[in-house]
Amino acid sequence: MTSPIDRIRPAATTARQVSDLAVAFGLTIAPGQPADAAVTCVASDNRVAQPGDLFVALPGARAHGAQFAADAVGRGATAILTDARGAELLAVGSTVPVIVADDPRAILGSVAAWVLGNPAEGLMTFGVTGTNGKTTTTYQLDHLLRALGWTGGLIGTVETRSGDRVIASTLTTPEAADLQALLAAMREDHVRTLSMEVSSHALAQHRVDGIVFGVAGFTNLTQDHLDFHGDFESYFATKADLFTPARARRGVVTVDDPWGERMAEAAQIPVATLTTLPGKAADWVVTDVAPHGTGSAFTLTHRDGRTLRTSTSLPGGYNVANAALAVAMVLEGGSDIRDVTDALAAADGLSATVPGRMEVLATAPRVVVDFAHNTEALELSLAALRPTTTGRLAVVFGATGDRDPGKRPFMGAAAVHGADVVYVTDDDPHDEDPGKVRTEVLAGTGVTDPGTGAPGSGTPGTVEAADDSGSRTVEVHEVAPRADAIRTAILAAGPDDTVLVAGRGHETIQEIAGVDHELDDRVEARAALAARGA
Ligand SMILES: CC(=O)N[C@H]1[C@@H](OP(=O)(O)OP(=O)(O)OC[C@H]2O[C@@H](n3ccc(=O)[nH]c3=O)[C@H](O)[C@@H]2O)O[C@H](CO)[C@@H](O)[C@@H]1O[C@H](C)C(=O)N[C@@H](C)C(=O)N[C@H](CCC(=O)O)C(=O)O
Ligand SMILES: Nc1ncnc2c1ncn2[C@@H]1O[C@H](COP(=O)(O)OP(=O)(O)OP(=O)(O)O)[C@@H](O)[C@H]1O
Repeated sequence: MTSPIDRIRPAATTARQVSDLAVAFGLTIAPGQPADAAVTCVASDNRVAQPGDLFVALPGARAHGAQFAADAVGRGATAILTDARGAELLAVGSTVPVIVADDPRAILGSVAAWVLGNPAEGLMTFGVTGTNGKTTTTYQLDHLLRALGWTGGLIGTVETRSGDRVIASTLTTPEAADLQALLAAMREDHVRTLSMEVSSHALAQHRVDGIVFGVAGFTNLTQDHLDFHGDFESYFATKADLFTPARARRGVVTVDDPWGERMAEAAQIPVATLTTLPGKAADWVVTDVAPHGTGSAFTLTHRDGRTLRTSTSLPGGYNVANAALAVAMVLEGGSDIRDVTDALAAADGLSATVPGRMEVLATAPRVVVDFAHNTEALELSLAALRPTTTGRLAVVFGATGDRDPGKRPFMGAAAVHGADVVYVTDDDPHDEDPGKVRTEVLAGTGVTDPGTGAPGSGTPGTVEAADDSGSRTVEVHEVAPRADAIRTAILAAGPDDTVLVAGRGHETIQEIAGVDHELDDRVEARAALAARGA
């Protein structure tokens, strides 16, 4: 997580009158303040407000934006949009027009799009949702679109790009005001295509209002974020909202899991289905998957006979699914299959490097940093690395504090199922006791007396795990803090071993009890590798 201070915004926009905005959205301007003003952009956080902005003061779980309105006005905001509570908080001394709406969050995306002249309309837009694979798929989409000769914009968990402008992302999907400002910047930067992650939080919070995606894509659905959505059905319903006419024109839905089947049935827009499962029927099918470099080659065929063969450089079957989804989305967007085939041939297939996603830092031992931070992703990452690990497969991971505690034991069980050596450590503890989180993860490993990872510290806790190839004895350690766990695992590994450092990927800040600490798994892993060399 990074602090919410950086955003890409347009340099020049056309001024719009607040009185016109009020008419367009049927809103009232509060009496007692100036009745009109010109606005050129929109901000919903005072820390990014600039001269000419409409400051939208939203009620939140931690604060009301109206508390920061005076500062936003001090920074040059020329009008405020808020709710009745916000208007009360502002009542004393606002020097700018105050527009009042029942639910400003619900109209923010449309208002911001109106102020900025509907910037999404000038872009070919691709939005990807699902529990896992959004970042990877959007990077492969962007890679392919660039190979086709378009200037691409990218929005997602890792980074945000408009032309040559690149910033680290704060959220997977930005707040509506930031998003529309970013799209307006893309218009200035002559960006033609947008590859974007659409999180379920964003759909629930109206962050993508003001965009109708040209093509929406669905990866998969597994347990995550139930602390926010309550239950699986509501999580599903939130994601399904992307496949409605208000949000997208057409879609591609991966139907490898039953939730994909349901998503395709629930879609209210034309969707093409996609599968990577052998023998399964779908509009787009993946066949003939074969090892290729560090990843896989595969054939993608439509039921109308269109077909192409290409490859992904990322390991694991699920990265074939991500790559195939990216290609199918571009084809469903109207690109000609011959152009796509040629572009992929020239671009070395779907070969975009995705920061912190199956990122290989060393080969002997092989050290891989991956963002897998839920049960399904952890299982799949380990399964993807198993066939090419000739020695032992070790995993370093933890579960996030204050988030979805139900998944912790399942993650512990998945680690024992997939690895030979398990190091349970901390992720982002937030305000929860890290030791308690580790204990809940360990409960799923079946080991109550874990080792400490230290040489000579006695017998580590072990447990028997069985799979198709027989039974294995799995070592389970509990090592904290996280940097120590990474170092311990890498120092203990043999040259034929693989160490998977899972859960944090590209992240550089670990939050413990409200304090941000610098922690980058890749930096820690490289330091341990250097210590090993020494
Ligand atoms: C549940 C949720 O998503 N909450 C988001 C929401 O919080 P909130 O409505 O409670 O806002 P608040 O912090 O009380 O602040 C109220 C208002 O005052 C403003 N404010 C606040 C403080 C300040 O100094 N100045 C200021 O202007 C805020 O911008 C906001 O408009 O609006 C805030 C401002 O944008 C977000 O920071 C916050 O994200 C929280 C931190 C978060 O962690 N969200 C995650 C869960 C999230 O959205 N994740 C998904 C990806 C999930 C995934 O697939 O992995 C994402 O799209 O990133
Ligand atoms: N198609 C997939 N199916 C299952 N797991 C996947 C898939 N693609 C990636 N993963 C796993 O999920 C992790 C996260 O991948 P990625 O960042 O692409 O997904 P995401 O949807 O953007 O995740 P998040 O919303 O949490 O940021 C990867 O590190 C990998 O372990």
